[in-house]
Amino acid sequence: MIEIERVTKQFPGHMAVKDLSLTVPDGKIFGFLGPNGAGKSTTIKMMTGILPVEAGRITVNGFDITKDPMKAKATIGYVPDRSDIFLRLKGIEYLNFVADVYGVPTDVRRERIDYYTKQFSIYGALNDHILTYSHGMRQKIVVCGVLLHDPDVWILDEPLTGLDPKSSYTLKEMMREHASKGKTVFFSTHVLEVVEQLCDEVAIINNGQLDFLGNMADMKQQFKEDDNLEKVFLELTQNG
Ligand SMILES: Nc1ncnc2c1ncn2[C@@H]1O[C@H](COP(=O)(O)OP(=O)(O)OP(=O)(O)O)[C@@H](O)[C@H]1O
Repeated sequence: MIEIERVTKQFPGHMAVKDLSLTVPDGKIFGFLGPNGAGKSTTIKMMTGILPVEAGRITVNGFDITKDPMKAKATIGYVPDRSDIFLRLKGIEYLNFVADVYGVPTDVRRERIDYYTKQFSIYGALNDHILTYSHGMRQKIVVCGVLLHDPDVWILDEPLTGLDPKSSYTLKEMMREHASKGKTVFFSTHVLEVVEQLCDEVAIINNGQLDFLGNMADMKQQFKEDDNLEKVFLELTQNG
């Protein structure tokens, strides 16, 4: 479970997140939807401890990300929106590095690396440098790295962007399976269709503020009734 309580983020001259509160329950796929620049990545960076929480409080599985960052982070698997990391490493070196950081035993890591890289069709590229990978392949190696230590809480920033249809399907199935085990799956997107396909619950953020929180049926109803949300809906469908 993730609890965000009255969180605000002010950049010089710009308020990116304003007094945001929401609870991400276990056992559900939770979509964080909003147009470009809405504040999704900024919120996620605070949830994962990359940006400091200056006002408000965030807890992940009961651990305060500010006061207890190591315990909170140990439960998180985070896929950032950009996957241009460790470009000089080979795919296998990157995965072994991640496994070392999280203390994944050798036999378990070997089995998981084989399994996940085959699922995402990058097994054959593990001995190539990440620099030579396409955007989609970089995204996939990061996802494999996240899955290696079997984290309870998945926080995925635009995880499907750049994935081919088969890998996108595979990741969506994995998200469903993880949620069905009673674990936490939180992901951001600016594509309304993805949320409609996948989510049990959705939060809509716009201009740094929460515009909607609820299930899919409620969301569709509110789009019809609320002028402000209707504008967000139009923006999302145009961008999608
Ligand atoms: N380091 C920063 N300094 C100043 N402003 C920033 C910084 N990072 C983000 N912003 C601004 O904060 C706002 C929210 O950005 P954020 O990246 O959180 O949006 P987003 O919803 O993830 O958008 P996208 O879908 O385009 O990734 C934007 O107006 C952005 O320009």
